[in-house]
Amino acid sequence: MTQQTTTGAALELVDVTKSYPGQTSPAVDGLSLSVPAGEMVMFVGPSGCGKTTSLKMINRLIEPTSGQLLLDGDDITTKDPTTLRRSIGYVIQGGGLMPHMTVAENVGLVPKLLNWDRGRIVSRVDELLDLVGLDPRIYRDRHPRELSGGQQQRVGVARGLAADPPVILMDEPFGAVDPITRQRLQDELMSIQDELQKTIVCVTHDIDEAIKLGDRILILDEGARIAQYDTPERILAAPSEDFVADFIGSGSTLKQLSLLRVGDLELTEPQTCRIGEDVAEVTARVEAAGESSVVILDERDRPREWLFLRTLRRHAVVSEPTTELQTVVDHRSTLSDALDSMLVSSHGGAMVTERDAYIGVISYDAVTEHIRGLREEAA
Ligand SMILES: Nc1ncnc2c1ncn2[C@@H]1O[C@H](COP(=O)(O)OP(=O)(O)OP(=O)(O)O)[C@@H](O)[C@H]1O
Repeated sequence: MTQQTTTGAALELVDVTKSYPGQTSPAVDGLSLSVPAGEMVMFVGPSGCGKTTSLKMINRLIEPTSGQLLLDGDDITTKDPTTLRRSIGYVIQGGGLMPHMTVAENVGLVPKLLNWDRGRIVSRVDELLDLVGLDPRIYRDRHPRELSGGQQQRVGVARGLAADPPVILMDEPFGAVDPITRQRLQDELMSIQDELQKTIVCVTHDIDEAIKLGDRILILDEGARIAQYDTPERILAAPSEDFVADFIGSGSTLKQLSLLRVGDLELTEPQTCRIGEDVAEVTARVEAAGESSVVILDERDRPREWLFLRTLRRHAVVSEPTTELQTVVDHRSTLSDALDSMLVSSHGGAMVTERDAYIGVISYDAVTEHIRGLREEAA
């Protein structure tokens, strides 16, 4: 069960302006915005529109020229910037880790600055590494160069969460990793957010990422003018102006697939079998059910392979699969990500898991059927 306690704080920007020296017009011109506690807001907009400047003014990495910032009603514009930055998590592209520090030292950086005692830091670091899917026993003493890009990014997320800040700022957090890792990191962030309900402000250049992750999306134009600030559903269904429609681009039906989860569709349940079972018995069972393929599960109910009977019959007993698993999606994955996985499947579908355990398969047909429904609705 996920707990539903909001640990985030409400954030308010009131008429915030930033003029850089020598600029003819402000980079951010009077931005006012309310972010409700526990929501994830995605900042998108064309290059140079002021996304990063707006984000960095929230933790005063950039000092606003004028305007106010309120955190749960408290004016933070007058607070000591160093203290403020310790109470706001910050996650950047690539993780931004200190290369000479171990993973544990990187994650424990802010708690150490806050003078937490050693024991508390150690247990917090392990807890966070677990949360971001890195086994602390394996990773805590490694250095960043001994990690993959995706792992470094996970450590960056853990570091942002370390001191349990109410607000977390993210600047293109998954911009530096390959598409598959990116999808996985996004899914992980969503499940962490389900649990922690932080207030997250995230800059991205990827509208699909914004649709997938955001409770709300802020679409900015030049000078950080708000073109639209709304839920992804409403932005897709009713772009407020041509600029927004152009920015979302074509294919908004397909983009809606980023809003739906695999678990929202009905799954089918082909026959399953276990490693070590007698192939003749399995074949008889599958054929009796009128099917031609079977899902192989391991002793912990994890799906290991989805095989056609003709392939299964090459052995007398169901053997340990040798191929790397490609077509598994979590029930909370978006339909759009699931479609990506299905494209590499010869079964026209993907195996679905919940907490790593197999719960059924989603078929390509079910997704296309759903798209047809969305199109009819739109028409
Ligand atoms: N330190 C600076 N000095 C002067 N001008 C700056 C500075 N930083 C940013 N700018 C200008 O302010 C405007 C907004 O920049 P900002 O980085 O906030 O945009 P952005 O929307 O995040 O862009 P991108 O998507 O390309 O990262 C741009 O015109 C940029 O050239």
